[in-house]
Amino acid sequence: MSDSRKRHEALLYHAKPKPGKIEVVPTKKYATQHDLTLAYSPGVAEPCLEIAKDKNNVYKYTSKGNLVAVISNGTAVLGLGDIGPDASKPVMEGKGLLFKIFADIDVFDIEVDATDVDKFIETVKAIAPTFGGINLEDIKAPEAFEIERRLKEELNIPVMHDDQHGTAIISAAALKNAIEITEKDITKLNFVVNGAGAAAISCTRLYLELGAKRENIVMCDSKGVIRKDRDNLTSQKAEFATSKDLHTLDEAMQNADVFIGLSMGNVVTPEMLLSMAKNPIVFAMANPVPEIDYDLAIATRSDIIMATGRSDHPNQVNNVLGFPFIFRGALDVRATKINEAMKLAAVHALADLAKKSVPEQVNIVYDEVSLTFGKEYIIPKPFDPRLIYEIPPAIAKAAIDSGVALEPIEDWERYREELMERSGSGSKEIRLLHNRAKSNKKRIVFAEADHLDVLKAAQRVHEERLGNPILLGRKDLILALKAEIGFTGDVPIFDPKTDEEKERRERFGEAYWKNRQRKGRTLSEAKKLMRERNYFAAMMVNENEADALITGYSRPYPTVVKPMLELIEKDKGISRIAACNLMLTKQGPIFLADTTININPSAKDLVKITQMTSNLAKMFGMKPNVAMLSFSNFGSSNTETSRKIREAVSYIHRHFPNATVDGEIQADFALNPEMLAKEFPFSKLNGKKVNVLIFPNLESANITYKLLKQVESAESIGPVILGLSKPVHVLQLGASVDEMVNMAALAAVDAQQREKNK
Ligand SMILES: NC(=O)C1=CN([C@@H]2O[C@H](COP(=O)(O)OP(=O)(O)OC[C@H]3O[C@@H](n4cnc5c(N)ncnc54)[C@H](OP(=O)(O)O)[C@@H]3O)[C@@H](O)[C@H]2O)C=CC1
Ligand SMILES: CC(=O)C(=O)O
Ligand SMILES: [Mg+2]
Repeated sequence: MSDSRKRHEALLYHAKPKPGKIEVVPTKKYATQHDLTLAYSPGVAEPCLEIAKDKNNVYKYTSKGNLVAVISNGTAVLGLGDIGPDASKPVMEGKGLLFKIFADIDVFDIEVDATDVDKFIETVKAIAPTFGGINLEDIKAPEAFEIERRLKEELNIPVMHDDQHGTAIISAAALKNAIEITEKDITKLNFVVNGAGAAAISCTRLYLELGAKRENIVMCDSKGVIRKDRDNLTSQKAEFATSKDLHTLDEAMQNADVFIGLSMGNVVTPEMLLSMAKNPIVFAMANPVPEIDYDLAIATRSDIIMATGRSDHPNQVNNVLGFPFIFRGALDVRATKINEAMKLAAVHALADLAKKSVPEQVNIVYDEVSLTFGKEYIIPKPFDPRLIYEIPPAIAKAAIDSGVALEPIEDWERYREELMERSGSGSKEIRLLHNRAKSNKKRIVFAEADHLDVLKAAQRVHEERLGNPILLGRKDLILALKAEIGFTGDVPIFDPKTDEEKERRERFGEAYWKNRQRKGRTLSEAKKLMRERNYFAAMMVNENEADALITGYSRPYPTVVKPMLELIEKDKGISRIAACNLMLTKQGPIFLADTTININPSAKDLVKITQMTSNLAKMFGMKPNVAMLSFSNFGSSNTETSRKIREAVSYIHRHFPNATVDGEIQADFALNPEMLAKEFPFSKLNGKKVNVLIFPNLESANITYKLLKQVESAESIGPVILGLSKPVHVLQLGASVDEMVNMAALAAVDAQQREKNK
């Protein structure tokens, strides 16, 4: 895209449809007169009086605890310089947006017309009661240092100058990892820091804490190298003044191992890069234009580890990875400060996260096949959903341990759950499922492990400890793919076609033949069939060499279900299997059946489907409330389908009077308790939240589940096969990595449940 086009697009984005990027949204009901008597006068007086009695109550009755002020005077806006408070507002609104989307923190952006240090401090102090935390932004050095120091001293809420400490934390985490990749020793590295402002000084101080040596650092400002013999140095610049006989950036760069740019755009040349030591680390962090263009740097040196502050290149070293999560952790324990211990905890948590395998959704957002720790991935990506539950706990813990937390966390598991919920990071049901899978790890065969996405799913199952994967497929291919995606776990790999597996094929073949010899299979045919991965995998489960099976990614559903039915017995009392999808909707989880197997189930089939689906809901820890759906309500029409549903309902009412099942009923009545109570107060579903929907036929069930997936973007687990005697689960063709991981967790829990019921 041309520069003028980019400019136009950026302006349009900010102007339309509404000017700006954030707004205030009420969080309480305001629909009726009664609501307003609570929200405003007279009801509002009650919390006022409670707070007047005890100031701490402000956290209980107002949004203070989750509200951060992003405050600037516009004196160092990005690398644009002193452009004033009005012109800084888009950046401050942007920070507000990032606080909200990444950490669910609300922000008022405040642009202050005050360059005088005292006036600025007084302003911030005067408005501080509104906020749970203060994020100072884009205030130039040296004023920024005093402003932050005094506000920290004088306020009892966390105050952080983002450009100093946010940047320091992120760049220190990236630096730690880059150094690890180059296998160098931080104590011996020569640093050039270009810029001696708020960001540069604080970053360099933190690198010292990581082990960098002051004598190995050369810092430059707009006048060149900061030498001890220079006049009028600020105390911060004097901290890093060198006695080396160096004058220019050009000279300083010779043989440097690390370049840290926190100055302005395009001040580093390719020649300077070429003069650096082997495997140089270059963080050109000026925004929006880095000290040297990313592509130019990469083209100049192939041995470079290169990072910028921008999102359009690998290795974005930008404080966006820090401030949302640092404040989240600090607010959640009501920390009075953001101290060194909290900062270091954040550095290590961020650096460690970059080494863990990356969730598929991050690969998708960044259009990558597989992000793995290395030169082009030294630091997590801002859209990594794990940041919200990995970083704030580390910060909260450090705050507690260092004695600055007024409300320490006691239940860490619950805290992580809350963090996940804030970000909408997976639903509660999925997390519950994953936790249960972890509690008793099962052996899960992935029958198509030589497909990249299947292998990625197996990797997550292994690394998130959801189960012990067994990989089936071409060994050489699996090993190559494993190396590509950084799947280093030592997991068993079987290729059913090779001589290595002859013994198993023979054994499985015989066992299979014993069951099928009177159904037209010969022994040699049976043994030959075991070369086929789905037969081999199913027999592993039958012969107790695995606990559960996941397959179906690469082949159409019916062609995989068929052999499964041939190989795996049905559950006792089941004549037909069925399938169910768990949809994670905005209204909560809902089980839908039968979504993929029985085209036109009879009344008897519907009874069985209802029972099997109810059992699945119980496996998820839910009490099933079942609506048997139709276009008709309790006898309002008399077609063949509505009669069939009535017959099924009546059978269930007679034989299972305690089950919460009713129908036939239309979907809107089933899902709207008020409508149901008004029209059909006699229904067993009255006062219940319906969470199981049984459909009259495959068409209606299948259409509904696919519509919900597409239109509502509802996450789905399934189709889950119901009625087999083993935890064997067939995926939809081309299922996503997340869907496979969830299915594997479900298969594991299914296996646990069967073990318990034995
Ligand atoms: N990637 C990230 O997350 C972040 C990036 N930054 C970037 O860092 C830069 C500085 O920000 P900040 O510290 O807040 O601002 P400050 O105004 O506090 O500091 C700017 C510093 O840059 C120096 N400088 C200006 N021009 C040059 C030059 N040609 N060569 C060497 N040094 C120069 C100034 O020198 P002097 O002291 O002589 O005036 C000053 O020391 C900006 O580009 C900003 O976008 C900042 C925070 C976060
Ligand atoms: C990223 C940031 O805060 C800056 O460039 O100022
Ligand atoms: Mg900034």
